Amino acid sequence: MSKVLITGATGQLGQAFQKVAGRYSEFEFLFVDRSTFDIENNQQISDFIKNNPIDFLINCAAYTASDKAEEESERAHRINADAVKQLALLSQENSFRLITFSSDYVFDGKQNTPYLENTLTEPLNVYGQSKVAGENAVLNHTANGVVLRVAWIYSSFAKNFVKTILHHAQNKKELRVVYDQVGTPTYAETIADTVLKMLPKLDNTTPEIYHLSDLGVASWYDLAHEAVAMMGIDCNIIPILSDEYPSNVMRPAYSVMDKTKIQRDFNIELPYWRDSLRECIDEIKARGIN
Ligand SMILES: NC(=O)C1=CN([C@@H]2O[C@H](COP(=O)(O)OP(=O)(O)OC[C@H]3O[C@@H](n4cnc5c(N)ncnc54)[C@H](OP(=O)(O)O)[C@@H]3O)[C@@H](O)[C@H]2O)C=CC1
Ligand SMILES: Cc1cn([C@H]2C[C@H](O)[C@@H](COP(=O)(O)OP(=O)(O)O[C@H]3O[C@@H](C)C(=O)[C@@H](O)[C@H]3O)O2)c(=O)[nH]c1=O
Repeated sequence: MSKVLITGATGQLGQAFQKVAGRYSEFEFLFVDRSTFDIENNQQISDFIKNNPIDFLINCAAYTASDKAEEESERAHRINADAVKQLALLSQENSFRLITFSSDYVFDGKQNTPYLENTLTEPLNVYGQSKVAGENAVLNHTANGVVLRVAWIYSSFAKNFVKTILHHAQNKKELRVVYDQVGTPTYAETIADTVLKMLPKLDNTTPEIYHLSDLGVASWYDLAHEAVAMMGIDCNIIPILSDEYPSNVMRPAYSVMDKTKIQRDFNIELPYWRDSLRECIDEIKARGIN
């Protein structure tokens, strides 16, 4: 049975993997968080791997505060680039396959057609720069590592845009949300499920980048509007321009990614973003917004 180690297990995506893991009895899972597997601690992770041989490492640990990254550039690079390089080297020494995540924020957003895996990356912000450096670590230091560029993740777990909006919407009559940034909202479970379906089919002999998100296109305004409506909350969502939303970070105006490569190589069907959102909202309704 293949052994799969999942890092950053208490984060949003890590929790989604924990949720779906039961559906994949062909794998033996090991979930670790910062307390036992701090990806910045080279000695700790090296010892851990020596004591726990694995076939796959799915790295969900990351620095994801895109706004704070502008002031914490070094920390963002340490976690998203240096630590990923260390995982890449470890994967070579110990013969496991590394799967790690990057972001649609590696692009500058100036295109108006979906980005391909080989489109030049031009990040607008520190977080995006740190993710490009992490991608390069996998491309340069592994024989067959996989980078999955994902986007706009939400779920019923941890902190994310959808939950932030629902929290605010409960207490306010109106919310102002940008409509001039468009991308693809993606349910964390889509990513977890797709990755676990991909694992047995991975036969790449060179490092690869794949784009993975739900299908369709939306602005943050559309996502907020739809989430509040599905939740049945009476709150007016007002469309605004990015200039009207106080923020220290530049974000791409258009970051839709082309998913043809992953769908073709793995024969995978991806859900439409509104269908996924409905699933997530049903779960939030059942469990409450926490
Ligand atoms: N969220 C999104 O919208 C998007 C995310 N991505 C990428 O997807 C991946 C998963 O993101 P997501 O789950 O949403 O992120 P979260 O911020 O929810 O989770 C990240 C996890 O990483 C952990 N972590 C941070 N530093 C370390 C460390 N040194 N050692 C071990 N664990 C650490 C955090 O733990 P702690 O809380 O203790 O710091 C946290 O549990 C990331 O690579 C991210 O860049 C890409 C596009 C969109
Ligand atoms: C909460 C809120 C946000 N916004 C805007 C700010 C921003 O432009 C957009 C999204 O807000 P967020 O704080 O979720 O933005 P951000 O943290 O930049 O989201 C990104 O996270 C990283 C980790 C990624 O990799 C990206 O794919 C993306 O999901 O919505 C509003 O206009 N009104 C609001 O009330």
